[in-house]
Amino acid sequence: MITLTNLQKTYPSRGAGAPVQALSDIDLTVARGEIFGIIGRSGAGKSTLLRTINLLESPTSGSVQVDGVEITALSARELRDTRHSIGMIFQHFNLLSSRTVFDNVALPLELAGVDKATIRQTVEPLLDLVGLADKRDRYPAELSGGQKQRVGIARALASKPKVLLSDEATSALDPETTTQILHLLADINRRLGLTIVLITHEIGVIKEICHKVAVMEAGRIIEQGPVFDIFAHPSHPTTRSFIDPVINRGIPDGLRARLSPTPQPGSNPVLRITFTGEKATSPVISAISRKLNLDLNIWHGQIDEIQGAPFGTLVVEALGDATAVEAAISLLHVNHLGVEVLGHAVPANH
Ligand SMILES: Nc1ncnc2c1ncn2[C@@H]1O[C@H](COP(=O)(O)OP(=O)(O)OP(=O)(O)O)[C@@H](O)[C@H]1O
Repeated sequence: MITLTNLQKTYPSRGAGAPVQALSDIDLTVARGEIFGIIGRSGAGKSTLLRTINLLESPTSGSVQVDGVEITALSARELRDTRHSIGMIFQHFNLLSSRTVFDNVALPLELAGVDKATIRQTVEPLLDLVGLADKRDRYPAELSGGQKQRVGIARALASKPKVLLSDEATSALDPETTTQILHLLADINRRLGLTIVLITHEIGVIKEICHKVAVMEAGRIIEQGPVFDIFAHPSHPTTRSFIDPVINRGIPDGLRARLSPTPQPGSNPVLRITFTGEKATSPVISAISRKLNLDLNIWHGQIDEIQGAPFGTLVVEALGDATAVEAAISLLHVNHLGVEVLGHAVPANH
């Protein structure tokens, strides 16, 4: 549905400042009906990237295809038409304070010259969809943040877009309202088959509703793929720093102090075992422990759920001779469990 190829964006220098390379070598494909999340810290280039998809920002070079159309090659008029098929929602909602809820949602249709009866037939079901039918004649000042974002979503859907771009749409909302808005977006994605591209700096947003994720840093995509795979096996340190707080792959500080990077007299290896999908619920680990007569002292464990699939992490100290530990590691691999040696546990009184 959306293909960005070799995209570059340089903002020209302001005054004496140097030009800013905001996007470098961006290649990204969003499939139809997918919720694709882009995460990165402030200044990573997320907004610039999102805004190239509807050409609010033109790339310095590279290609932007939406639904098979190269939009960088369109005339101003063709671009206006194409933009109707790309809705957008914003962090600060961007509602008109002098218009009621109904009239805010109706605005894009009025601007497109749609007749009143059709506007009514379009807007009313949308207000139902976002749960605001009873607020149709209220003004934005009378609404909560979550309700304002519902108006923003209904307005973005009014021109029946194929793609919805979400620019930090939940960043101004409290956690509970954030969850409600994310569930609404997921519901709209399912019901209407709408492709959604969202940017966020909150990993919880990615975990909650996205199918795919791209992680950005300094204008580049440093890692991308299905959310489950990236959460299960993050390969870049920045990705890990986003994921660790929500997946808690870590170990308690007191135990971390006992970890040495190299074996010490009397130390035991500490393994982080990750198991995904159906393996998360099968008793592979106890079977290996029995088979090899290897005691596993559990330091930390957690089972989480990402995109409806179980994902578990277990940190264990392996109390056995080196051969048994080696054999356990290969058996874990054979059983398609992730395993890494975090270090060597020095005895507590060492
Ligand atoms: N209009 C502009 N002119 C010059 N530089 C810009 C412009 N807009 C953005 N930048 C710069 O480009 C880089 C990427 O900015 P961008 O807003 O895309 O990042 P972001 O990841 O969305 O950040 P945030 O989360 O803070 O919005 C930053 O260094 C920013 O200062």
